[in-house]
Amino acid sequence: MINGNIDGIKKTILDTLENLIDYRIPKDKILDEFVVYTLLEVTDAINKEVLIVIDNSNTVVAVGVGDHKAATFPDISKRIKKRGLNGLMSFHTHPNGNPKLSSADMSSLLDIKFNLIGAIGKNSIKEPLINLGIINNDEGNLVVNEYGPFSINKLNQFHYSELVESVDSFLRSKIHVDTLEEEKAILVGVNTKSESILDIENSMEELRELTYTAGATPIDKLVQNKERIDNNFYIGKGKLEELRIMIQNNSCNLVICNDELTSIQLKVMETYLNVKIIDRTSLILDIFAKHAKTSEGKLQVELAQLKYRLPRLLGLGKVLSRTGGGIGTRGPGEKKLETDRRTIYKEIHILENKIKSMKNVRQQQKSRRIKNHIPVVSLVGYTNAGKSTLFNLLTASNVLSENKLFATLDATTRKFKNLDRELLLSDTVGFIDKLPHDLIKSFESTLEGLVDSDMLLHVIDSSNKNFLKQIQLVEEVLHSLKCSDKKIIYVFNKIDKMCDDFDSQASTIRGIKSMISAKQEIGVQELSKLIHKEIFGETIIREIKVPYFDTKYISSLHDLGIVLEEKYEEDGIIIKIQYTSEVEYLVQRYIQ
Ligand SMILES: Nc1nc2c(ncn2[C@@H]2O[C@H](COP(=O)(O)OP(=O)(O)OP(=O)(O)O)[C@@H](O)[C@H]2O)c(=O)[nH]1
Ligand SMILES: [Mg+2]
Repeated sequence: MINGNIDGIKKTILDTLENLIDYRIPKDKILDEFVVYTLLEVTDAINKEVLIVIDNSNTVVAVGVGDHKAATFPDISKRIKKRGLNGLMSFHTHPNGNPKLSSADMSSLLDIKFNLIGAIGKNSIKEPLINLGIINNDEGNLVVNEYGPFSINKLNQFHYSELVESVDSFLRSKIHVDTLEEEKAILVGVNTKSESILDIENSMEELRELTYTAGATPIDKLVQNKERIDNNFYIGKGKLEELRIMIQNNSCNLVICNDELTSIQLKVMETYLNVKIIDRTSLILDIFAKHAKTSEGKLQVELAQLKYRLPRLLGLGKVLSRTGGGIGTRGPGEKKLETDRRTIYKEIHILENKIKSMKNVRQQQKSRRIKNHIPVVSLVGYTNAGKSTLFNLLTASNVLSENKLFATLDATTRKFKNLDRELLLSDTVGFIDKLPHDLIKSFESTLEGLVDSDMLLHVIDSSNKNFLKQIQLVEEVLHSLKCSDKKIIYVFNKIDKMCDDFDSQASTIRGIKSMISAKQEIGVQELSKLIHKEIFGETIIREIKVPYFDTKYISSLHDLGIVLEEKYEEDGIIIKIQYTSEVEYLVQRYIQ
């Protein structure tokens, strides 16, 4: 795939570029003639910058048209490391022929942390000339040193590895990395005493967790008590001034608001504070963008992001586009987020169609499953409750489980044996307070699996003192997904570190309960039995006597897998069977 805007470029040219992907440059060279001349030839033809990215095995891993912005490089952004250089080299052409690095080149080198960056131009007799940029540690400050211009031969004799290694080890020392890329945030909330489930203190605490999960550092917080959220100033004009001073005193570059903001609120705050403003929704979307793994999950997040952006294009202002990175700018797969209204409408339409066709595929899988009669059990619960940990334990698989919010975004379903009976277990996205409505809608197609579940395991984090409120919220979401009448087991997880007051709080929950620690593997056997009992009914053990002539019946008991013992007597076989009420009608025949 060629990155960037390729509209209007002839197919033959695109093919030439495409050809470069996976091309391996000889080990002892930085660049070879084939690559350089191909890039120059294409540049001449289209009069635009053309660029390639080369990995540490000297293979061309990406090709693009246009500038270097990380966001246009789906495959590259994944490789950007939190520390150190990313092990990649990038070269691009300058259509004007001058190989001198531009300030944009230098800033993308610093942003993306390539091992080195090179600009390819030409001299007066059309021979290639190449300049290199390498990050240098100048007494703690990162600067770009420029080398060249080189001919291809001279370039390949240039010893750069020591320069690169020295800056790489410097970058790995944490303090400097932090000052380079840290997003320092002030968290802002309004205490409206409204019907929100979590009180303001817990809600702000959750916002702090979300901020960490998104990769920024919460520095301080500011809460305004107010009857209603201010339509223009969110926290009110006076408080905004207080916030401005707080930002200055702490050298922060980000404000994260605890509610979803309107376009006007975003714009007013940004204009007034001149830092990036992120609201709770876009923070969650950002985390979702980072965590979506399956193609359907990615499409759903992208759709939700576009729907979020559409009414806010005015508000998502200068600072966001100026910063060109960090929270609020990431798309799933690091696709550049659109800013043009018409394109967004088009994209939304395309995405909705794609998701619909995936839904059809799932529908077919579902009907196959129904034919096979395998019961489906789904894990639901607040984010971080331990659903994936339990999923892994029950199915002995390895789904990402992390002490981060929204580690799981895509519903994962696995077949597993629960006490000798096959079941399908689904792990799902965690819920959270003020989960944006559009987001639930976007995830409906993944979550609609819940409606088809035979039973839900509502996993609860017993170590969280707010677990009752979390239960309440999960039940509200289940209700909105039309799942509240499902059979539910309340699985109180993390009993190895249950919060104070757990017993009295948990006793207020009515229903089938199970106490476990998925991490310490406590109570899991009992849970398996409970699942079995709730799905298949109580297990009954009986002895029946079947006459010898009814061999067909005997073999059908074996087929059901319920025979424990057989004793042969004169007038028949005494068979000890273990069965659940769902097959009662089949074993009725010889029960006295
Ligand atoms: N102490 C303790 N920690 C647990 C237990 N079960 C899970 N955890 C931890 O809780 C954190 C969250 O676990 P996950 O399984 O990722 O939670 P989840 O519900 O899947 O979270 P999302 O996918 O984000 O919704 C991880 O750090 C787990 O190790 C437990 O029984 N006891
Ligand atoms: Mg999970």
